[in-house]
Amino acid sequence: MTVLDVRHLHKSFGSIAAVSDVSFSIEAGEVFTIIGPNGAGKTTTLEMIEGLQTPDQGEVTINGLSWKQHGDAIKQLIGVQPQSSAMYDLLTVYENLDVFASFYHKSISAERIMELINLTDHRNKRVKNLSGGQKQRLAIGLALVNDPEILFLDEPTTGLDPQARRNIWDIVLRLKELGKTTILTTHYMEEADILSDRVCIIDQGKVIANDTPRNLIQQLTKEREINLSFIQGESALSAMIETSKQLPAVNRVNVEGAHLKVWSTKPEETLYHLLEAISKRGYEVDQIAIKDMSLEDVFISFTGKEWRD
Ligand SMILES: Nc1ncnc2c1ncn2[C@@H]1O[C@H](COP(=O)(O)OP(=O)(O)OP(=O)(O)O)[C@@H](O)[C@H]1O
Repeated sequence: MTVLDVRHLHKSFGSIAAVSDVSFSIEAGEVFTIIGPNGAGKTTTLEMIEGLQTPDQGEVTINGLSWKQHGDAIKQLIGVQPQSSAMYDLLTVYENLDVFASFYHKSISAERIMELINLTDHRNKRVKNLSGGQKQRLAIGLALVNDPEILFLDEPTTGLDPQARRNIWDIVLRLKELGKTTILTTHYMEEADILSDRVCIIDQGKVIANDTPRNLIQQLTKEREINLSFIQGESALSAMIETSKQLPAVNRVNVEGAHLKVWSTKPEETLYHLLEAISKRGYEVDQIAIKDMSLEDVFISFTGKEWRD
C-alpha cells in the first residue's frame, strides 16, 4: 500500500530552483532514505511533504489525503522529529512527552514511548542534563506521541558517536517491526545501507536514483578492483604492471604503495589469468582481494561528488 505519493514537486527561492520535478512514492512499512550533497534540496523536499512549505507546483498525498484539503487529518498521521531547540530544557523526559502529547487528539502513553526509545531509566532527568544521544532518542519519542503511521527523521544521528548512533538504528528497526513507515535523511552512508529498504539520491533538486541499496550497487558499472601485493615486493610489482595491462577485460592498472590495483570488467576471469602469470614468473602473492562496491561508490558514481562523512 502506498502511504506517501510525491508528484512533480517544484520549489524555487528567487532564482534558485531548490527542488525541480521531484517524484517518488513510499510503501507502508518502508524505511526510505533521502541522501544527497549539500544544498541538493533534501530539506526543502521534506518540508513540503511535512506541510511546512508550499510547493510552487506538484502534489503531496499522504494516505490519499492532500495538505490543502485535509491538513488536520494528515497531522494525525505523521510524526516529525523536532529540533532539539523545540524541547523544554528544564522539564524532564517524562514531562516533555506529556506536554507534546497534549497537542494531539490521539497519543500513546509516555511509559510506552520511553520503553521504545530506551529512556525509562532517565524519565526524571531534565533535558538539559541528557547526553546528545539521549536527546536525539527523546526527539524520536516526541515524534511518536500521536502514534503516527509515518515518521520523519531528519539526520537523527548527526554528531553522535558510533555507539549512540547504533542505539538510534535499533529504535528505527524496532519501529519498522511495529509497521511504521520512516523517511530518513542522513550523512552516513553505512546508516543508509543498514537501515533503508530504499535509498533516494537527490542532486541539484532532482531525483537521480531511487532503489534498494543492493540494486543501486548492482547498477554500477560491473568494473571491480583487484588488489594484490607480493612476497617479493617491489621487483614483482614492477614486473607485473605491464603483464596485467595486457590481460583481457582489464581497463586500468595502478600502483599504490606496495599494492597493484587492477580494474577489470570480468574480475574473476582476470584474477585467474593474473595468478597464472604471477606463478609463471615465479612470484608469490602476499595479499589479494576483490573490492566490494559500496553505497558510497554508488553516490560518487551518480553525483560525481565525494561523500562527506
Ligand atoms: N528559505 C530559503 N531561501 C533561499 N534559498 C533557500 C531557502 N531554503 C533553501 N534554499 C536553497 O535551496 C537549495 C536547496 O536547499 P536544501 O536546504 O533543501 O538542501 P539540502 O539538500 O537539505 O542541503 P543540506 O544537506 O546542506 O542540508 C540550496 O541552494 C539552498 O541554499
